[in-house]
Amino acid sequence: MEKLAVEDAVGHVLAHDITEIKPGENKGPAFKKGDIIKEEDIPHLLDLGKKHIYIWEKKPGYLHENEAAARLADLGQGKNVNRSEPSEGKINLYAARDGLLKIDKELLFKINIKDKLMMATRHNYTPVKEGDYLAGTRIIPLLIAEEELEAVETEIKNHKIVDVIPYESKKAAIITTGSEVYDGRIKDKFTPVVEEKLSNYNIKTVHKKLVTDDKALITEAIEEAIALGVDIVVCTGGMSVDPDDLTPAAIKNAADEVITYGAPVLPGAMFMLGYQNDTPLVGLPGCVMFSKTTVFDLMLPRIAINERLTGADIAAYGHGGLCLSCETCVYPDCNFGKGV
Ligand SMILES: Nc1nc2c(c(=O)[nH]1)N[C@H]1C(S)=C(S)[C@@H](COP(=O)(O)OP(=O)(O)OC[C@H]3O[C@@H](n4cnc5c(N)ncnc54)[C@H](O)[C@@H]3O)O[C@H]1N2
Ligand code: MOO
Repeated sequence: MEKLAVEDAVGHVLAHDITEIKPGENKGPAFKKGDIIKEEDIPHLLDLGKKHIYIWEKKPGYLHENEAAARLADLGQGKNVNRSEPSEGKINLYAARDGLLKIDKELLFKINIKDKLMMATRHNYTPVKEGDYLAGTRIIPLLIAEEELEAVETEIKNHKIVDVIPYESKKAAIITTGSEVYDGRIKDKFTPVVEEKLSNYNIKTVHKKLVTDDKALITEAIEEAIALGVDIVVCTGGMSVDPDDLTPAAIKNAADEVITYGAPVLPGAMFMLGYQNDTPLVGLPGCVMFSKTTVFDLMLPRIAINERLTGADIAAYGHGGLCLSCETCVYPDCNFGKGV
C-alpha cells in the first residue's frame, strides 16, 4: 500500500473503505475499498478529514476488480441478456425478455477452474421471465494481471456463456385418444391441460381431434395434422402397456425417426418423441393430465426454441429427473430436470 495526498490520488484505487458518520442520521461507507478516486471525490474526502489515503498502486498490466468484472461479463452476456453496472466488484446478468435460459456449461467451467475468477449462474434450460436474475461474476482479489483474463478470453473466443432464447410463435395439433373419451363415456380433461401448457410457450393449438383406440385411425390423424402444416403434433392417452394402448405404434408409423419411447423422468416415464422431417411428434402419458409438473414441462420449452432433441439429450434428464410432487409446486425454481 502506498500513502498519497488526496489531490494526487485521482485515478488510483482505494485500498480500504472510508466510513462517514452523520450523527443521528447514518453511518456507512462513503467510499469503498476498490473505488477508483475521481476528481469530484476530493472535496468529499477532505470533508471526511482525509488529507491522505492509502491506495493500491495501479500497476501497468493490472486490472481493478470492476474493470475485470466487465471483461468477465463480456464473456457471459449473450443473446437477450442485460447487465448491471459493477457494484463492489460484481456484475449481474438479467434476462432482457422471456425465454429459455441456455448456459454453456463447458465455457462456464473454463472460467471457474481458473484461480481468481468466478461466474455463478442459474441452471441450464430454466424457463425465465424478463428481468430474472441469471448470473453474477467477479474476480476474487482486488486486482488481477490482465494476462490472466486474456488467457481465458482466448480459450472462450467469441462464444458467450449465458443466452436467453425466445419462444418463436408456433402452431400445434392435439390428438386425444381413448375409447372412453371418444365414446363420450367421460369428458376430455387432457386436451385443455396440453393446450394451456403449449400456450405458455407461444404455441397456439389450431387443430384438435378425438380418436378412438385404433392404430390406423391415430396414424391417419397424425398425418392429417402434419398436412395442415402444424409445427408440432401432440398425442395423448394410450401410452402404456394395455392391449388398447396403441398411440406409440401410431407415432412410430408416422415418424421417420423415433428419438425415444421412454424417458428417465418421473412423472413421465412413458413419454415418446419422434420426428416426421422436422415436425416433432409427441406422445404424452396420462400423468401429464394429472400431475402439475412432468416430463412435458422439461421437453416442451426445448421444442419451443427449435432444438431437435436426441436420445442423449433425453437420457441426460435421469439425474434430477425425479419430481418430488411438492404440495405447492415451485417449478422451475426447484431441482426437477436441472441435471442437464
Ligand atoms: N402395468 C402398468 N401400468 C401402468 C404403466 C405401466 O407401464 N405398466 N404405466 C403407468 C403410467 S407411467 C401412466 S402415466 C399411466 C397412464 O398411461 P396412458 O398414457 O397409457 O393412459 P391411459 O391408459 O390412456 O389412461 C389412463 C387414465 O387416464 C384417463 N384418461 C386418458 N385420457 C383422458 C382424457 N383425454 N380425458 C380424461 N381422462 C383421460 C383414462 O380414462 C384412465 O383412467 O399408466 C400407468 N399404468
Ligand atoms: O409415464 Mo407415467 O407417464 O411416469 O406417470
